[in-house]
Amino acid sequence: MLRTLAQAAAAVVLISSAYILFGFVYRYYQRSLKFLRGPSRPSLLFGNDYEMIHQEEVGILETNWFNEYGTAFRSSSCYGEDTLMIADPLAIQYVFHTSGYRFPKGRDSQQVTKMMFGRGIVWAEGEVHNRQRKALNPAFSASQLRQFLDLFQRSTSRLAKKWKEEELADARDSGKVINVTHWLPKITLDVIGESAFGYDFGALDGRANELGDIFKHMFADSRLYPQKGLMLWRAFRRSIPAPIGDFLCRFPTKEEKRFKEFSNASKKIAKSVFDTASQETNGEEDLKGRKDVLSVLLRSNMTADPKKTLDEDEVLSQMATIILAGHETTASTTSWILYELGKSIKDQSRIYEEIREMRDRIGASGEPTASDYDSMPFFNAVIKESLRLHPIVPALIRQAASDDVIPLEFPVISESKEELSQIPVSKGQRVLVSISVYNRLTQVWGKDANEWNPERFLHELKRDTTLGVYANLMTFSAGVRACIGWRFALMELQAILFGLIENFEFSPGPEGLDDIQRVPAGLMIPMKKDHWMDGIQMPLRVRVRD
Ligand code: HEM
Repeated sequence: MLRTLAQAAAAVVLISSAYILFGFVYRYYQRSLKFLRGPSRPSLLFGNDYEMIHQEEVGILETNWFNEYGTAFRSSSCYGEDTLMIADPLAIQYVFHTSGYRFPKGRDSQQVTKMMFGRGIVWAEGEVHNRQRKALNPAFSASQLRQFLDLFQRSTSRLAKKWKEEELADARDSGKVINVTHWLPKITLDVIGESAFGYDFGALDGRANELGDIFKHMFADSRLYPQKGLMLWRAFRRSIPAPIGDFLCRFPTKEEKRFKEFSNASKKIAKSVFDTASQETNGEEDLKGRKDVLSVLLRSNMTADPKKTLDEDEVLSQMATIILAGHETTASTTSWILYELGKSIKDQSRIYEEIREMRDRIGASGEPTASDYDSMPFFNAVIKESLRLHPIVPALIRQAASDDVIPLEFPVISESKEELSQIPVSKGQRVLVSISVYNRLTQVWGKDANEWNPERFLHELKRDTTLGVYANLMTFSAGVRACIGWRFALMELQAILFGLIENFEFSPGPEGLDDIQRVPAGLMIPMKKDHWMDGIQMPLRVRVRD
């Protein structure tokens, strides 16, 4: 028996090695992007992947390459595979808007998202994605979201009260350094729980919850600076036939077990919420006119219409997805807004002036409406500029579903010194879309694209190519699978920012903010240089306004 097992194991190792070697040689000679320029590969096995994934801050290396080779170039990935890197507006528009589902997500992204969320909207492709998105869309309409404004405002007031009573009780005048990333995910988690599912996580009140513990350091523990073996394993898994690669995902690595833990814990909560709601609902009639996330999911689960139905596993997967996508993202973005305002006291005062004017208009006990927020020009310019400079999803990977030709707005020079205004790609070609580089392209945003300058959003910028769902940014992605929650996020950002700046002044602590880094851990997370073990960090001096 043991001998048979050993023989089987040896056969698996032998076949895998032969497969890798064959793939390696085949890919090297069949490289489809040979005609494009790009950085030399420092390692035959890892290509440029290792240096890219292990860089200290998001996007530094890519930015240098984009500066050298233009807005589209070739880089090398593990096992000799070529990746097309793009930040060109027309190319991005083509891949995300024009092509619909012709550039699905990379296999590795899909494998990881399935581990985290199951068969939900982030994982699904094509027809399945279309059906799931149609089911969820009504819960994210502008009119539906306006109903949550009061919740966003109440939650911000609770946070402000906590800071005043707990953190700043003895330091009202001098202020105190607070790690804002400790608090912000608590408020956004409570908000997403209540708004989407009528569920109280009690995070702000410090109630112990399994999810809070899992979230803590989840991305840093599982995605930050993977070991070489893990990188090779992931690249191998994505390059073998899908059924085998997907089967291998049943044996997650140590790092991926964190994702599984999240998936199990969030689906456990989702199941209890969903079961209770199902028992309390008497058929579809009961849900008429209700468009909150839980109601639309219940309705999709009950309907017999095959174009709209979601099975129970799909429903629980959407709930797990929305819990994570709906809170960590907004919390991180808020911390980057406060970081920028902490560095620019002048801009903070300018926002505060706008807030005071609004307060004078609505009265001491009033709360701004959605259009009140939208009517504050500099306030919104600050949000846009933060989203531009700090896209928390810094890159997206896509794969051509068929042979295709990607057009370019800014032609690039090929290896043979020809000017190229389009790039032919073969089926299966990996395409990395650098959001962080596009958002800072000088051709699009002007010479000061790398600088903090909210003013740029106060003037109408003329563009040849429009992109994305908001402010011509790629931060919420674009096209058929752009962020479904972007309006929700925006309104929540507005309410939190208004409430916090009205009550507090933010500035750098004694150690300054120069050590805060934009660490590449799947999501772009703020950490302190040489203190990564402390997890996500954004320490700011917070002082109660007089
Ligand atoms: C500042 C906050 C946010 C940012 C920057 C952001 C960014 C993004 C990006 C870049 C994607 C595309 C991911 C991909 O294609 O792999 C995405 C997708 C998604 N986001 Fe957001 N997001 C934010 C807030 C939210 C919120 C508040 C929710 C829910 C309440 C949400 C729910 C989703 C969902 C469900 C998807 C998948 C959409 C699909 O594939 O059709 N996001 N988001």
